[in-house]
Amino acid sequence: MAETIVKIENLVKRYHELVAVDHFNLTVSKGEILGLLGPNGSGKTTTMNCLLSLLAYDKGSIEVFGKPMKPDSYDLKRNIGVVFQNVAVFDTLTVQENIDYFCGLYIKDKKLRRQYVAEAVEFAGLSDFVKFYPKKLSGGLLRRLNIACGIAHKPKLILLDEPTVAVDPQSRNKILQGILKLNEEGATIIYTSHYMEEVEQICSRIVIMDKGRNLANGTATELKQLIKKSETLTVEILELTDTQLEAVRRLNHVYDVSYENNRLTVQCSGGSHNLIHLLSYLQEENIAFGRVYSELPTLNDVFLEITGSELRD
Ligand SMILES: Nc1ncnc2c1ncn2[C@@H]1O[C@H](COP(=O)(O)OP(=O)(O)OP(=O)(O)O)[C@@H](O)[C@H]1O
Repeated sequence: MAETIVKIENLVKRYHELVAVDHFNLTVSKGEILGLLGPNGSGKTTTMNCLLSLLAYDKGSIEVFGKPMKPDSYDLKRNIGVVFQNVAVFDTLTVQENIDYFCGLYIKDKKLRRQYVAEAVEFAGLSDFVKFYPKKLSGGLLRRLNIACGIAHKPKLILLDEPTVAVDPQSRNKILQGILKLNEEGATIIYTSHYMEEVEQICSRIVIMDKGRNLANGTATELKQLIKKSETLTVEILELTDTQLEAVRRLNHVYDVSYENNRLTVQCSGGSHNLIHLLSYLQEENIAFGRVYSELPTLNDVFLEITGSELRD
């Protein structure tokens, strides 16, 4: 079994009356890209800050690399890279100087540091901007600088807290590809986000978080299998009688139907070839139809079914 890199047990963090993290459990194994997916305010940042021992918590235990994590656990912290939600770089230092500064907190050997800084510049696609001051960088480049500062010292565990919020698509892709590359090179990654598409794209396992709790955990496919909905079929039809709609409702694996604005929507649970069965019925009944499409459930559907509310903002 893979080595356990992070173990959070029964974590509780209160801000006065508000329980921001509520008996939260999380285990992350070596080599994983763990996605912590939850809407704004679900407790992701608070959990990360507790994990780093930057915040005192009310209850629970946290181990990193098999050892208890404490505020002065510098031996553990030097193997952790952190990219916070808010960009934290020095305005008076250039891109190169910023990366060198953060790398220098951990890497004292000058030659090695020069190499690591050069690799981080290359990694973040900042080669054309090394002499720029942060104020001259676009939002996307600034985020990439923030990431380069967090990872230059080649940490074994990297925490990224919503690193793509408000970045352009090009920088977003660059960031996501970069995270995959860091993982390929051996880093274990915890990635918090409220963008389900991103989490699905890069994470090997996903934890769904809401109101400070760990609600579900698995690969995207496993999470989607937890819910009733397996497929939504949509067919454009000019005319459909109530009797025909009832017949569609009675097809195998169908659990909900609606017909509005010339659009038949059919929710299916399990089964295979649901679309073929539906189209065969329409053909038998000589019902003319237009555009047809089938959609698989999204992580938003999973979130909706588990919590009763939407994941999207
Ligand atoms: N310093 C604080 N004092 C009081 N309440 C706080 C504090 N920090 C966070 N909270 C509250 O704790 C809850 C969890 O916040 P947290 O920032 O951890 O969530 P999040 O999932 O990271 O959301 P976001 O993506 O918006 O940062 C929210 O209700 C938030 O308002």
